[in-house]
Amino acid sequence: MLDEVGHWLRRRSWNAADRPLDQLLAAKRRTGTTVSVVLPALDEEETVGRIVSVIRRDLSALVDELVVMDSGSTDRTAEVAAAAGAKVIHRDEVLPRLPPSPGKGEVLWRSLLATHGDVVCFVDADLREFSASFVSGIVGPLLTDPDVAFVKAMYDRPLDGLPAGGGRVTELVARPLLNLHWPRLAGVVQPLGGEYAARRSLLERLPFPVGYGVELALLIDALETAGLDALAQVDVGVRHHRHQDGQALGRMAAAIYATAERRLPRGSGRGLTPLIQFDRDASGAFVPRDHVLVTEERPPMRTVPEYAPRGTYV
Ligand SMILES: O=c1ccn([C@@H]2O[C@H](COP(=O)(O)OP(=O)(O)O[C@H]3O[C@H](CO)[C@@H](O)[C@H](O)[C@H]3O)[C@@H](O)[C@H]2O)c(=O)[nH]1
Ligand SMILES: O=C(O)[C@H](O)COP(=O)(O)O
Repeated sequence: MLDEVGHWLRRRSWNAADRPLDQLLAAKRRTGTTVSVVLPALDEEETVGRIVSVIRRDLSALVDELVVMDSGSTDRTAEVAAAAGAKVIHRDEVLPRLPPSPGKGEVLWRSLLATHGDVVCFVDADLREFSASFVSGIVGPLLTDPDVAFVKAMYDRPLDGLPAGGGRVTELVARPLLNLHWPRLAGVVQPLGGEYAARRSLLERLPFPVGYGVELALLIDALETAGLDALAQVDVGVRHHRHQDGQALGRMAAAIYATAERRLPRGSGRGLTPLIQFDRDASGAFVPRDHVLVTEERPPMRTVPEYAPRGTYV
């Protein structure tokens, strides 16, 4: 692991419990910072209502604006979200001169025009067993620490009975890509997670891929724009969400790979780095574990002197 990553993990990884709500409210009053929460939603009628209700019930003093960005739902997402107390904005209503592209990144991008908070907090609308600490945990450092500009949530992701088996695209595509090409981001536990908060002053300067590449892009571009010390992560426990099938995840993986590829010329990859994965230790904290990646390649056998006596094969 890069020394810089170890240093960052010690300085910029927190737990949601580190900043109680009254401390956040005091910081919000002192600094006058306003907070917008945005839920991108495509056919999430089953889950969006409860998420909105919990935020309204537990965080009414922290959250100034709660918006569900409807990404073209054909179910009752908009009605359910509005009934629970969110402001619902359809993607077609924002910037009507520009027909919207399909995809999650598109509605996140449009949400910057539709909202006004100094801090913008994105939360997926398909979360189950949602708790308010998903929002307060990641908004917290932005209220209390002026040097922090971008905060990701980190959590366990249960899958098929495995307590932390989820995040398949994260583990198979995003983490290896980041370790190889942006090793300064190797300490981020959940690089693709949909729960993150950032200062508007940063987000408004970054490009947004319209699809599922948006999280990887924002992370890489935030690093390049604001520097590693402006990034942070907060442990909010366990995340339950709707799991997509293998083919859908294949399309997501392709979008993420394409997003990385566009940025590769700017990547600071060193070609051979350890892969850092995360486990929880006995105290419950996330700990990084280095795994050596053997990426060496053997030359074509016909170039090996010991092989030469074989002569030529046709
Ligand atoms: O065209 C779309 C697709 C999705 N969504 C919403 O975006 C959120 C996340 O989408 P989902 O399909 O549940 O993504 P995951 O399979 O959970 O993918 C993970 O990885 C993605 C790629 O980084 C991230 O965008 C997700 O937040 C993250 O949870 C949900 O509220 C969706 O309703 C839209 O608004 N529009
Ligand atoms: O973030 C990811 O890696 C993908 O959304 C897949 O998540 P899952 O394995 O938890 O379904």
